[in-house]
Amino acid sequence: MNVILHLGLGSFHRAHLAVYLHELIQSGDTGWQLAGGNTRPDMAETIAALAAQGGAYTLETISPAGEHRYTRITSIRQVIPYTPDLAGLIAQGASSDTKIISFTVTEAGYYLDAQNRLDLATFADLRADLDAARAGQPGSTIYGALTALLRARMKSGAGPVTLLNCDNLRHNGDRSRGGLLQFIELVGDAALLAWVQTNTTSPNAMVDRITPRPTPDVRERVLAATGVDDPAALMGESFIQWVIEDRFIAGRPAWETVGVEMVQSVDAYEEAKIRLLNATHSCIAWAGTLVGYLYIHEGTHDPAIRQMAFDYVTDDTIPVLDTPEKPCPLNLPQYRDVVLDRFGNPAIRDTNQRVAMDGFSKIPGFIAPTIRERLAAGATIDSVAMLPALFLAYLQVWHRGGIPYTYQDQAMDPAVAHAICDAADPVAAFCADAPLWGELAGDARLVDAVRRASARVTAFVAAHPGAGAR
Ligand SMILES: NC(=O)c1ccc[n+]([C@@H]2O[C@H](COP(=O)([O-])OP(=O)(O)OC[C@H]3O[C@@H](n4cnc5c(N)ncnc54)[C@H](O)[C@@H]3O)[C@@H](O)[C@H]2O)c1
Ligand SMILES: OC[C@@H](O)C(O)[C@H](O)CO
Repeated sequence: MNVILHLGLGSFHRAHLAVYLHELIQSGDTGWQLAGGNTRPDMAETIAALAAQGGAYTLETISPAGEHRYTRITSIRQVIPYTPDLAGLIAQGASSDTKIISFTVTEAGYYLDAQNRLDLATFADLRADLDAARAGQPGSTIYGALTALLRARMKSGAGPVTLLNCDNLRHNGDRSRGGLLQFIELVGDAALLAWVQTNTTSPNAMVDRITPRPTPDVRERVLAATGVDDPAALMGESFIQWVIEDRFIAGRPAWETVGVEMVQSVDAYEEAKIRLLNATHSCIAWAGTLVGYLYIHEGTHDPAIRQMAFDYVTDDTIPVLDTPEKPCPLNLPQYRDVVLDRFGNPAIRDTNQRVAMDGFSKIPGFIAPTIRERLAAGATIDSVAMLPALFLAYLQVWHRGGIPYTYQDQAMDPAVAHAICDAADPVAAFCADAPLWGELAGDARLVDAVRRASARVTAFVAAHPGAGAR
């Protein structure tokens, strides 16, 4: 039996990779199965519920037309409980059955700066993992965990393995591989470094399916529809897409038979996804929160917010992704319209809280590249500048304690964020922040555009009925 070991048993993995593998198994191709667990002690209740159900759970999907479907997903055959020494994950990673180690640890879980270097100065958990790895111990970050797993695998002689990143990260395979190799180099384990370089591959992949955080009513609907009371039930949109570069060093499931697109280069797909979907999603979440909406579909149906999202994509993003020198193979206007339709599906009830999170990773990852490329082309950035201006306004509300939910941001240093908001000129302080902007930090063209956009954001908030109360 071939095993895919997945690190990060969050909602998305269970609505995406696990579903494609489930479909393959259902089609009669039973050569692969999943094992998985978390590298941190979170989601304890869900993990325990999954373990109690032998890894099975019910997925509810909802189409734009409102059609509900319920599927018992059974491709996860082993749920590995969290222990600080990661013993279960390491044992599975060192097994010759394991041919792929996949992971979803969020955009903020890679700790890379604008130059793709590990940002040790900012992230204490990365420094702690480095110390642990030097002492031969595993850690909780993806790098600390993979180093421990791959060290054990090298020793066990279990052979090559593919490292498959399933997070929304540009060049996700290449960049997480770069981070891992730097990490092992800093640990000073030359033998492991050489082994990983020769015995692993890291395909880039674009992943897509909106998967909200499961709420209690999902479990209730699943019970009503199937008769099964499933504490690990979850919900996602009916849309699903996965595009992967076909570079698997130790074999792979025949995923192409269940709709996965295996390609040479994922570049065009990931740029479209990150800029037209993820950045636009954040825009709608930040803007919606500012005027009192809780859900993504509410902001998507608000004409002013929809227009901001539409203009960002149309004016500033499509022109840098589809140029005469490098025509985009995808129909980007159509992609934009499909994305806005998906966001507008009221049955999904995806929260602004989930999508607004991690702005300090999403500005550099999803938004700054468009600003950089527009400026390099001598073009205006007024439409894209609305996104950082919305995030700054959002941050100012957070600073005053006015966000109606907990704002989660792994890459944010709260002291830095409060200082930006307290500055005499918050726009200048925000645009000078190097982790957000890299070499663009302090650029006068950025500051001017965000200042103009901030005035438009103020007018947008003021124009919304009831906004003054927030
Ligand atoms: N939910 C979606 O709609 C969706 C769609 C496409 C891609 N994704 C990708 O999947 C990621 C996870 O989304 P989710 O909905 O499963 O979230 P989730 O909160 O359900 O799960 C997050 C997972 O990441 C792990 N994790 C978080 N921070 C970590 C860190 N610093 N180091 C190690 N592990 C860490 C957690 O243990 C957990 O397993 C997203 O950030 C995104 O990159 C999500
Ligand atoms: O933009 C937020 C993401 O989690 C999004 O839901 C996902 O990337 C859709 O595939």
